[in-house]
Amino acid sequence: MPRLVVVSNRVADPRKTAAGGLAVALADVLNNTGGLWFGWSGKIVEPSAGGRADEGELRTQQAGPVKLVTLDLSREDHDAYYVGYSNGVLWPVFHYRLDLADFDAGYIAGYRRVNQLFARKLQPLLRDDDIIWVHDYHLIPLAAELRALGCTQRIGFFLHIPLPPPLILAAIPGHDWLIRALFAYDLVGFQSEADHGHFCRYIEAEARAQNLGEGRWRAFNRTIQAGAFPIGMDVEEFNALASAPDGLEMYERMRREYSRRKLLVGVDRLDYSKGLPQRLQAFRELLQRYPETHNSATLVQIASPSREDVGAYTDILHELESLCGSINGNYGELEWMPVRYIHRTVARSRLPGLYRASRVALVTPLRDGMNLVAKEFVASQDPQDPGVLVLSRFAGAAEQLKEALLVNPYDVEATANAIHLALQMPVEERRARHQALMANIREYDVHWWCDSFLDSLVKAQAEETGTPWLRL
Ligand SMILES: O=P(O)(O)OC[C@H]1O[C@H](O[C@H]2O[C@H](CO)[C@@H](O)[C@H](O)[C@H]2O)[C@H](O)[C@@H](O)[C@@H]1O
Ligand SMILES: O=c1ccn([C@@H]2O[C@H](COP(=O)(O)OP(=O)(O)O)[C@@H](O)[C@H]2O)c(=O)[nH]1
Repeated sequence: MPRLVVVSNRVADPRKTAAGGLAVALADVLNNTGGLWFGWSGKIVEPSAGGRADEGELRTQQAGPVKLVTLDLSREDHDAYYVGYSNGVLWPVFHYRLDLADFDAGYIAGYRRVNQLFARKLQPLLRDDDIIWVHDYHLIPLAAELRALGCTQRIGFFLHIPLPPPLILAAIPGHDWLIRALFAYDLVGFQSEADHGHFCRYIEAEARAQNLGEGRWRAFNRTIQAGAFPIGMDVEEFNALASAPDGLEMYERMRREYSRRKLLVGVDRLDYSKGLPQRLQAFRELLQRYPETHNSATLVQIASPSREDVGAYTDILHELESLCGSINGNYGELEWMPVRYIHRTVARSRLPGLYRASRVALVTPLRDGMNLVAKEFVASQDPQDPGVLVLSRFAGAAEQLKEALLVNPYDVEATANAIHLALQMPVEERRARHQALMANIREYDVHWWCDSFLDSLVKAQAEETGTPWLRL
């Protein structure tokens, strides 16, 4: 059996819980398959007086069936690769936010340097028959760097975030270099058919790629396979969390506390892509339009701290604090606060109880690769008395979860009306929608995601095996 080698910027101990869908999903996958997980340790090393930082030293740890191998980054590399290029250029542009992109020409060198460092450190650890699965926008050129070092293993890439239409992508200086780097992989996977469609249009128009049919493309002297592989959740693992003491305790506590009120819930990293200000505006509109919601609806919004060293994230924090304050100030009463805003990461073990006690989940990103919270909320519900998912049509999850109440998060009034509909929805309709959603979540779970991606990767035959990769 070939060994699975997963490479991602963020690495988490699969025996512990983490915030962020990528770490959660990969931990689920690797707990099942075993293998090696390689990435950044999350630590930054400062240079010693006058010298260079001691980056790149590998740390190895066995975590159940998974060998974790991580390396530290120097401050300079971290700032250019993670804060600068990954989260200051690629993240905003891929989420359609050209206005927030910081096209500082210096970032790309750090991005390349760290990808080269990853390749140099990983290559000696590899076996000839390994299957290598690289994740996300931080590591787009990794396969090209590995190929340049002579690696001939099968390498797949999965993009966890959206891929925008060609003309938005083309705004990135060096976009052609970036997309060319994807041709060093054997398989390139996206979250949705929409993202996959954007990729096909881009490579046809900008790279003159030849469409060989059945998802195969030829350009830059290479043949690759591309397709949509929507990520799923581990339903069984989540159910086990729900019935563990932490999960049950949370459920009972929330039910007791909100026995007289309907609970609405939002769980997100504090990220401008998640549409949090628009969501709070919609909630304020609900209170304004439907006075019967006063004293009877409470929104618990968890916003877990994220990427606080990127400027745009500080702005959103202030905007959100001020919105919550003004809603509570204007509508709150001595015995009722409309919004409970929690700027902290809540342990994953407590989320199923919180979801189950809630009548409505607000998952209203302006853009999102997938959004696993939407799936987790549905999976946590009591099938006899389930809550309602209000879901942005711009989340990858909306391609699959069609029985949710789909909204345009930019349309604050329509979103407020949808929330009202959700609060009023009769139990028969809630059950029917939940049943259909649950069938989809079960069928396309994290095991389906992993198996279908890896099956396609194994089948993706690089036609011209042995052709040298032309350096970037
Ligand atoms: O690692 P961070 O910078 O702290 O950020 C956390 C993760 O955020 C993004 O998650 C995405 O992946 C999810 C699972 O596929 C998906 O549901 C969600 O829509 C995406 O936003 C990011 O892509 C990861 O690399 C980060 O680790
Ligand atoms: O306080 C929090 C916030 C989020 N999460 C988890 O982090 C993941 C978020 O993934 P999602 O795909 O929704 O968005 P991302 O943060 O990856 O963009 C989900 O599994 C959540 O359960 C968590 O455990 N605690």
